[in-house]
Amino acid sequence: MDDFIAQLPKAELHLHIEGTLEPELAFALAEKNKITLPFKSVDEMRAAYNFSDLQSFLDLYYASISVVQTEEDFHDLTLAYLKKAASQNVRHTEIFFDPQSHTARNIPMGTVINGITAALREAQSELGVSSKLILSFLRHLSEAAAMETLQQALPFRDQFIGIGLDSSELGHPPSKFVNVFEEVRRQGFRVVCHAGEEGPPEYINEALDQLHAERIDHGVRCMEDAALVKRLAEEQIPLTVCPLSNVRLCVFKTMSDHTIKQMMDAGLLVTVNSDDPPYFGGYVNENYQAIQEAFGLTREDLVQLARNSFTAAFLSDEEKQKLIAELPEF
Ligand code: HPA
Ligand SMILES: [Zn+2]
Repeated sequence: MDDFIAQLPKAELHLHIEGTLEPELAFALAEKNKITLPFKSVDEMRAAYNFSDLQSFLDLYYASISVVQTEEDFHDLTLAYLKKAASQNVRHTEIFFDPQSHTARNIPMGTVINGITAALREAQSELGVSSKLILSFLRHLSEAAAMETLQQALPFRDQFIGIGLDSSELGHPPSKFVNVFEEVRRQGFRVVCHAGEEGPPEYINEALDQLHAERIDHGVRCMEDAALVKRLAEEQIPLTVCPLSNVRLCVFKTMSDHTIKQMMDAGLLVTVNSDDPPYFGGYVNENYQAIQEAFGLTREDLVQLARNSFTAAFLSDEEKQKLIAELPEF
């Protein structure tokens, strides 16, 4: 089955570029930029990837990204992920970036966006991986800070297609950002939102009703609200689920406790993604493998998940159909 998963064409729709920093690259950049990491070695850094909840991960994620500083660093970080994605037969990827974690360190918006998009263009021409970029606001910061970030990003508006919301979910509901997302939509960007990872089903409803999110990132806690499940199924709202992330951040105790199979059986438009791969122990194929083993998924199930990943992408119907046509038939 691992070979079948490996050769399956797929899209990855929930991936934080800052969360793709492998310890080896972190140490190389730390040395180049003369920054001291709070770890003595790559092994010691990897051993620290032991989390009790979302916040315990975010603390390390924000601290580690301090080594990424120049446009070239952002390019190298992004290209390293895209090479890995290409090796796993990812044909299309939609990548989040967190500009506020960089502008807070006095790194200009242009350095971040130009570095990332240079790598995206390279991957399109040299690796055959297409991609879109999605700016994410940090929800633990204020709505005014999100609005300022949007203004700083507008000169680069041709380089990203959508806007999302990530970081500490509990206590920071989507409703906190109603005004800025109104402006986001007025400016013509696509809207996504992390909701129902640690937060309650109500946050998913808020993301849909108040922010007009077109996709929900994670969304696993929808299963606690039957009316919401019915709505998500009827409206075929895509959910970008990240199984290894959910287990490593203790949303579910073990993979067998994950509700992804129940979500699929409920007719939800579920996709499989890696979120922050080195931190959570696997890229997209390892996520497919983990749920295949836990739930005995069939080849047909796996093809359905890959098909969903193309259906849920921000691509034209024609582009989607072309990718879907590459899937094995049943
Ligand atoms: O899964 C996540 N949830 C919230 N914020 C994040 N920032 C990186 N990954 C995540
Ligand atoms: Zn995420």
